[in-house]
Amino acid sequence: MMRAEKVGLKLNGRNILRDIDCTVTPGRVTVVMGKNGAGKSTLLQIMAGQVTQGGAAGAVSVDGKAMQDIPSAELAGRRAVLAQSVQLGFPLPVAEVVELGCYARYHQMTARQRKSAVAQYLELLDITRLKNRSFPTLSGGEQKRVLLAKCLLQLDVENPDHKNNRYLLLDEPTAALDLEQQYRFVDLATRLARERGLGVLAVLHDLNLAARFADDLLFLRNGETVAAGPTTKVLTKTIIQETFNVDCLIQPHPCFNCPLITTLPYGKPNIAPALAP
Ligand SMILES: Nc1ncnc2c1ncn2[C@@H]1O[C@H](COP(=O)(O)OP(=O)(O)OP(=O)(O)O)[C@@H](O)[C@H]1O
Repeated sequence: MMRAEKVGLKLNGRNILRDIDCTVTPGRVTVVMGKNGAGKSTLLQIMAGQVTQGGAAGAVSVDGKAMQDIPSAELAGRRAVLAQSVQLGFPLPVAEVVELGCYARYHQMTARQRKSAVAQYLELLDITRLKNRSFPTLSGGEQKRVLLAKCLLQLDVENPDHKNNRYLLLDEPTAALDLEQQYRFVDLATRLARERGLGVLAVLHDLNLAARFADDLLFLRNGETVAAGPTTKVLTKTIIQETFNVDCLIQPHPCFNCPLITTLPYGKPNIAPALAP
């Protein structure tokens, strides 16, 4: 289990994040939600071990071990992070971007093994056709898939013989994706959790994607926890109102075994009476 306990961050006297507990469990998908500026990315960065400046509080552990005590090469094999945006300063081909996922194990792998691993993960993400393209020339959605391939290679998810749990941290993974790719991406992350036992933590903005795929939810507002727990318990009208300041209607989804949420911004009363909350 990856666990953040009472984590916080204070910058220039302002609490960006305060007293947050967050758990990522192998085999489960945890989704963090909240308005812009709520502190979601900051939490993800803290859980990734990427916040090292003063002002940080609390503790993060990975399977009972304090994160700061885990050597960086080992940590790279245990958790991978898909950042919200990535700027590559030089035009690396896609295959080389994916190969960066081997970095922590570079000298344990032959060039042939690295090449074969890159081919395997390009195939898993269905992007083999992009392998010789220059990364900066790809669309935002294509770049996201390349970077996910790199993360999955870093975690070596196709290898079933791992003794350690592995965690995938995704910051707004669906932001640049079209509708089909959003569902495919989240579906893949969920399958990786179910079938390979990965612990997945994802920041999402779409309530219905979260309702469908999240096992657990953490709602943040102004750097503080509004609610946390299993999706079936915390995905309520009151908590959505408190987090996003919008009214909503929650109904059984007509196609899937999950709720369907229709958000109703305040001040827009033109709702059919039958649907009025
Ligand atoms: N280095 C920094 N210096 C000052 N303020 C910062 C810094 N990094 C983040 N913040 C502030 O912390 C708050 C939380 O930022 P964060 O990126 O975690 O929000 P978020 O919930 O991920 O938002 P979004 O949905 O817009 O991505 C914001 O108000 C942001 O301006």
